[in-house]
Amino acid sequence: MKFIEINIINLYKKIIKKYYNNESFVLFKKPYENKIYFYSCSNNRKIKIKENFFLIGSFNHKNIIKIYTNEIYFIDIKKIIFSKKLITIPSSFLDISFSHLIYSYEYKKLLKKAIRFIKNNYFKKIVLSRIIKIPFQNFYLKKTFQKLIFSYPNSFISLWYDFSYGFWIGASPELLIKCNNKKLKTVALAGTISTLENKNKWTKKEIEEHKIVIEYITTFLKKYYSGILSIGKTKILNLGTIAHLETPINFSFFKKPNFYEILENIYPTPSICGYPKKKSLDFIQKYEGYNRNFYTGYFGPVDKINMELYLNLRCARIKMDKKEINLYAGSGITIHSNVDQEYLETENKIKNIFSKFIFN
Ligand SMILES: C=C(O[C@H]1C=CC=C(C(=O)O)[C@@H]1O)C(=O)O
Repeated sequence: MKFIEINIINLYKKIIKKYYNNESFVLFKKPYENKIYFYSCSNNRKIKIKENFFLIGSFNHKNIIKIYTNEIYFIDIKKIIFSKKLITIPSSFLDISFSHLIYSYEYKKLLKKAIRFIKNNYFKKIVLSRIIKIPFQNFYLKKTFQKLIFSYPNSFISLWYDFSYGFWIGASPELLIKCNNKKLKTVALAGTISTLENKNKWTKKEIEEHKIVIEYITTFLKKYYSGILSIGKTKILNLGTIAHLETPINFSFFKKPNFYEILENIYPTPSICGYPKKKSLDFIQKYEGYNRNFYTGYFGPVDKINMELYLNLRCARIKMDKKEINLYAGSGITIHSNVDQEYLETENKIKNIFSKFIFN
């Protein structure tokens, strides 16, 4: 596979060409790296290198997109001169006004119902979510992408387009799996606080919901695979106005596993679905009341020996034709949850990403 460095002007030319040809593409930057990669499909080319692609899966597993690429282009972000204006522009969110975060009576009712189910021992944890639709006049995808890169160096920044599903943009803090040969890396990421209100005040609730994810992942690995498990120290991941608990988990397999089989079985984890899996998934499908689509799905680059997938969180779907942005956020509900606080958590997560979106 060829890696080709290009400059930003040529990259934008390529993107525009792809878009007008209705061809899929993705731009992404991995956490803590300085490169933006560009994968794109070509409708014309008959020979596709089947081993290199960007995989995108929806939450319900029904929609799978593979962006096969014959060349991988990249740009070095150290060579991009970000405009000062972009960095210092105050949050567009302030202009858009809080009125868009419509009070959702229905969502609070759903949270209450989930807590009732937990109290009746139906499940231990469930991650519920909601969608917010915001109309726009002028939305700047390019500047927003750059702003996300600049604002969240510890996240997986992505912008992808597919003719059937439109544009999706986001800054996800959560690695699902990174597999290479006999090694697997993952994280348990769950438990959120607002850094504006509670400076490092982690309660029983966040610690509990985080523990459920660690237990789920480690039990899964030990049950199905032989190898050496190592659980790292729990850290705090800061993302602007919110912070999460994050625990790295590594596994060395004695025998090279099938990565697709791992994906199939580990997903969806209790950081986006719940525990036990089947019961929480059924509840989501029955009561959440909207289609999550690619939100809480997974995505990332795959080749012959590597699979590096992230969960699609802190993301938005941009409907260019309708001039509407769909934003998504959820939170983990446990026995210790408080309805108003869970509601506020989804609001904070939405504000956190939306505040980086650039309009007029
Ligand atoms: C489901 C989301 O977050 C998950 C990932 C990290 C922390 C979470 C939490 O604290 O609830 C969620 O499990 C979301 O951001 O929409």
